[in-house]
Amino acid sequence: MTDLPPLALDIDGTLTTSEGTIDPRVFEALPAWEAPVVVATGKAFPYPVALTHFVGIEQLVIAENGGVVLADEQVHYEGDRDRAQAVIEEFEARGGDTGWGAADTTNWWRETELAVRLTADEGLLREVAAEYDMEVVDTGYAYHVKTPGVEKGDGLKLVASVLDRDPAEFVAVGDSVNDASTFRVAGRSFAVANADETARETADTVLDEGFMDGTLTALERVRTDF
Ligand SMILES: O=C(O)COP(=O)(O)O
Ligand SMILES: [Mg+2]
Repeated sequence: MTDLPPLALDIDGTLTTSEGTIDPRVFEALPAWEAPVVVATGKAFPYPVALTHFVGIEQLVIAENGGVVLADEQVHYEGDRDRAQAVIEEFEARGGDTGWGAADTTNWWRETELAVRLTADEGLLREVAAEYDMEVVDTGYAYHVKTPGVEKGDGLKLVASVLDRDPAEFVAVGDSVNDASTFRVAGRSFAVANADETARETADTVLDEGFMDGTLTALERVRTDF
């Protein structure tokens, strides 16, 4: 029997319930995995960091879609937050509304990109972002205004190199377009049943089970093969 492979797991849609809460089985399954577990998310840095703390696993984090990466006590940044901010200001100047409340905890700690609520005017947001050569990614949970080329997959390459691993050793599980780059970098990839079209097309395997049921199925399959 060989060692289990390291994992790269998305949060929203992958470790959550359909209501968007963390599935309680995360608290058993992740610490029980006898290999590194990287949490790779579009959310701001504190969210995955807090998750690793409360779940009780090592701080191996890809946040902001690859904009912020933490491994072995080193933090790396990619992406132009000021440019994302300029997009948001212009979007608002043209009547757009980011849709968050006054205490915007979605963006409060963001360092490399900004997020806009799905209720916002997508056409206007895309129009303004294009004028600033910025990208808008719809994860199904938010629109992310980000620097083109900054992706979770490159974050995974970075984490792999810090851990002295080959990125192809990783098994990735995710649900959305922002996981496609992770799927391409990892050696094996699973899209949960609730995944969007891009994730489904890019993953090696599309699971019949959604959300954490899907993730647990993927982990069982990987464990059985090792
Ligand atoms: O931040 C989002 O929009 C989605 O987050 P996720 O990458 O953990 O699914
Ligand atoms: Mg997701």
